[in-house]
Amino acid sequence: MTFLEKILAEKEKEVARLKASQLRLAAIDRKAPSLYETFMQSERMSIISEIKRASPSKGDIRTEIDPVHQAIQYEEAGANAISVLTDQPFFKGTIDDLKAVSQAVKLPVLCKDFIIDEIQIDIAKATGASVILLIAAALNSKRLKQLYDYAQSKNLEVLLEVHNEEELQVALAVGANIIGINNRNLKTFEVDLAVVEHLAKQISDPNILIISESGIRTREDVVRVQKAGAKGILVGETLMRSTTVKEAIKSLVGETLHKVKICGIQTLEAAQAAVQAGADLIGFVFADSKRYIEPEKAAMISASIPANVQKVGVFVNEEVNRMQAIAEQVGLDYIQLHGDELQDVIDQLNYPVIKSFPIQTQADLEKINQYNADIYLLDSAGGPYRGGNGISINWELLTALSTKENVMLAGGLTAQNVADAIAMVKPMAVDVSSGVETNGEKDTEKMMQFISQAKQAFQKLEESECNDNLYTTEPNGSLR
Ligand SMILES: O=C(O)c1ccccc1N[C@@H]1O[C@H](COP(=O)(O)O)[C@@H](O)[C@H]1O
Repeated sequence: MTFLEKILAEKEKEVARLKASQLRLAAIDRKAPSLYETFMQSERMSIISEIKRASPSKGDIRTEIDPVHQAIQYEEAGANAISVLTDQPFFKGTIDDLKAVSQAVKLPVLCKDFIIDEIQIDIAKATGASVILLIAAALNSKRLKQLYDYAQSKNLEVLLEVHNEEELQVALAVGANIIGINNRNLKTFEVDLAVVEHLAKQISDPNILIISESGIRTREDVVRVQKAGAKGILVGETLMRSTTVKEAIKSLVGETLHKVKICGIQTLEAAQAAVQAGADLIGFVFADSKRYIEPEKAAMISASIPANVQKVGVFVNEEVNRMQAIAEQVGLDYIQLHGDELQDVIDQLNYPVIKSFPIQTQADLEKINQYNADIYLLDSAGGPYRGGNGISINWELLTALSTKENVMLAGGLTAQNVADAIAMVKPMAVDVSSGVETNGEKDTEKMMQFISQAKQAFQKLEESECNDNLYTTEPNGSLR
């Protein structure tokens, strides 16, 4: 008997029990966005993040997990749908997991089970699922079509899963608009991403949404299945084992948490060159500096910058009303306070705040604890201006920081030293002004080199963090 046959034999018994129990279903009134529409419209890879306590191939993964907590983490991290395994005997899931999750999140929720009967579809619907899984390998084509139509009549979307050419032909004949290509063979549990590469080529209709399922662990895997034609991925084990779900999801979908800011922009050409080079944030200095820019000019430049590049206004001990007025005029996303401002200034501002801290000693680092800002910017002390002096901090001091989550590192960074700085300090972002200039003007080549070096170093950091979190040791010393 194959694993699939064993599972299906159990499902027959389960369905018989359900029918005998004459259970009465009180449906949950839950409205979720369409999985098909959201995935098709998204410009980046979409992700269905799965709640999977255990599996027949891997045994226990995280049986003690609180599914609601996990689902909320997925949602907050940017997942596009949540899958909940409801099979009990082989995956240690329950229908109550699905019910609890669908009440806790706004995303589409997939009932992941081995569905062989309408009664399971009724239960999925009643417990809040908006999508069900139908597995071509588990049903003959006639039954597959009946269950597909039944699910649609209940306003459920269907993820129709295939693993080989024959199953794909059946899925196409059924008229499935969401096809899941499972890289795992359900009879042998062998996993191979070549499966999606092979089958996706045979789906010529651009209106069919292809989801790649199983065996996706790294960003490289995601790039590979995306090239094959997948617009979505379904990931369970990798996320269940991760201790930093947010980083894991962002890294898989290619949305880096790490950012590069180019500060002291004074011309339209420099702004456009920074954007072209891949800057995530650009800064305008409205303080005493050789890089001062008139708000009117900054507003003109800002209007030409794409919305995904955030605009920062740098101020030193400025009046709150003036900062707010300039922020509005220029269309700023952040106000950077680079002087002696106290928390009350941050509290009065209606904009997210980057608060800078000049760091010379360990004691300077502790001042951060007196503030509540959106981002903590660590810069060097000394020099003619309050910032932008091209002087580096002693990075060794910063390794003692308790959190790196919203820390931006600045001070004397250049294309030559930024990779070392990132590896040592592990900040969330880096900020540069002098290091990308020649004769006091922004230098396109230097900006390109700086951003490229910083992004490569951040990528390395993300990969090593992902691996650290995946392969943490169990209490008995073995690797998970
Ligand atoms: O860049 C400026 O001229 C400036 C002036 C006053 C306050 C802050 C300023 N810039 C900030 O300084 C650091 C980095 O500078 P550098 O790379 O060492 O030149 C950065 O946080 C800028 O935002």
